[in-house]
Amino acid sequence: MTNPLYPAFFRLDRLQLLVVGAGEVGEEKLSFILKSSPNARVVIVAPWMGEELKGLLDNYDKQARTQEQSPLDEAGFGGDVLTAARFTHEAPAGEWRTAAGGTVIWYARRFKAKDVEIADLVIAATDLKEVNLTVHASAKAARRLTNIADTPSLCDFYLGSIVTRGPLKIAISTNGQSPTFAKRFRQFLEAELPDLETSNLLDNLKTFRDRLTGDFRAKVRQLNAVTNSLLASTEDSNPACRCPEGECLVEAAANRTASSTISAPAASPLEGAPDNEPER
Ligand SMILES: C[C@@]1(CC(=O)O)c2cc3[nH]c(cc4nc(cc5[nH]c(cc(n2)[C@H]1CCC(=O)O)[C@@](C)(CC(=O)O)[C@@H]5CCC(=O)O)C(CC(=O)O)=C4CCC(=O)O)c(CCC(=O)O)c3CC(=O)O
Ligand SMILES: NC(=O)C1=CN([C@@H]2O[C@H](COP(=O)(O)OP(=O)(O)OC[C@H]3O[C@@H](n4cnc5c(N)ncnc54)[C@H](O)[C@@H]3O)[C@@H](O)[C@H]2O)C=CC1
Repeated sequence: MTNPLYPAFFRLDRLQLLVVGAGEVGEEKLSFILKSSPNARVVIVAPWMGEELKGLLDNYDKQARTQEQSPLDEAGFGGDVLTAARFTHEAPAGEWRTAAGGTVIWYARRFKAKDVEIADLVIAATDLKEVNLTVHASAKAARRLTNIADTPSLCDFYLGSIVTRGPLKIAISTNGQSPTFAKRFRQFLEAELPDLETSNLLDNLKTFRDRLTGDFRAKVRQLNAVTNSLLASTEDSNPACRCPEGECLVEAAANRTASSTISAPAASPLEGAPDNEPER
């Protein structure tokens, strides 16, 4: 079977999401969306909302009220928070904020075709096939990107399992074949990638990258050289070697990169490094 899916990483603070349905599946989809993108702007349309989803949104809102609203750091976006879209002539049944600047607004009623107009991305997660099909027809007529949770063949995009480690974001899809495998593989990667060390490694690499001077090719060469050890450690198939001296792979790499970062002179830190072609 071929797998022509093309992954992309959306900025949900800049796009407006419409979720139709707020039961079990709506909760599952929104919990992962907000976990990964707590700055998302979401409108929900559903006659009723499940207690679990309400609880989740209440928790986000409570945090937003108790924590200082922190515009996210430079890589986490912040600053120009866009206003959440809403149906201006209707009173929402609920409205929640997140500490990261996200907004979720719920309208307690059935879906109407015009609802898709406020959205860039539309997710249909009701338990009624005919409603999901109506959402699909309306969204596609308006050329919105559409996910119909119970009908993969109608999806413009699939939601994936997501691993976040600081600036690193890994999205996993099985081309719709086994969401459970995607979930298990996420859990495997989460266990393999220690949060702090992975974040440190990437922060160190950014510092190193910011310090590089010279032309593009020279920068690529130096970055390839300093990250070479990451691959070198995985080349040995003996699992014991993936954790040299009791450290895990990423932890060891983070330490090595930290020392390179500190010792790297501004101009050419790795003279004599292999003159690799840029790896794209
Ligand atoms: C096509 C897709 C469309 C979409 O939803 O975007 C889709 C479709 C369907 N899922 C179904 C079932 C389940 N989905 C999950 C879980 C997840 N499903 C997710 C994504 C996707 N699910 C997209 C493809 C992703 C890919 O390419 O791999 C994840 C990754 C992301 C997310 O939901 O945010 C999230 C894991 C998040 C995590 O934990 O990390 C579980 C497991 C569980 O809940 O524990 C089950 C039950 C067990 C099972 O069936 O495997 C059914 C049958 C419904 C029925 O039988 O009635 C359909 C419809 C069909 O297949 O026809
Ligand atoms: N993609 C996935 O990951 C999965 C998909 N599914 C499929 O998703 C479907 C949804 O199931 P559940 O969430 O468990 O149902 P549910 O009964 O828990 O929730 C249904 C939701 O749809 C809303 N709804 C009903 N009519 C509506 C209308 N006219 N307009 C707007 N909202 C409306 C209800 O208010 C409720 O919020 C099922 O068909 C199931 O096969 C199930 C599991 C996983």
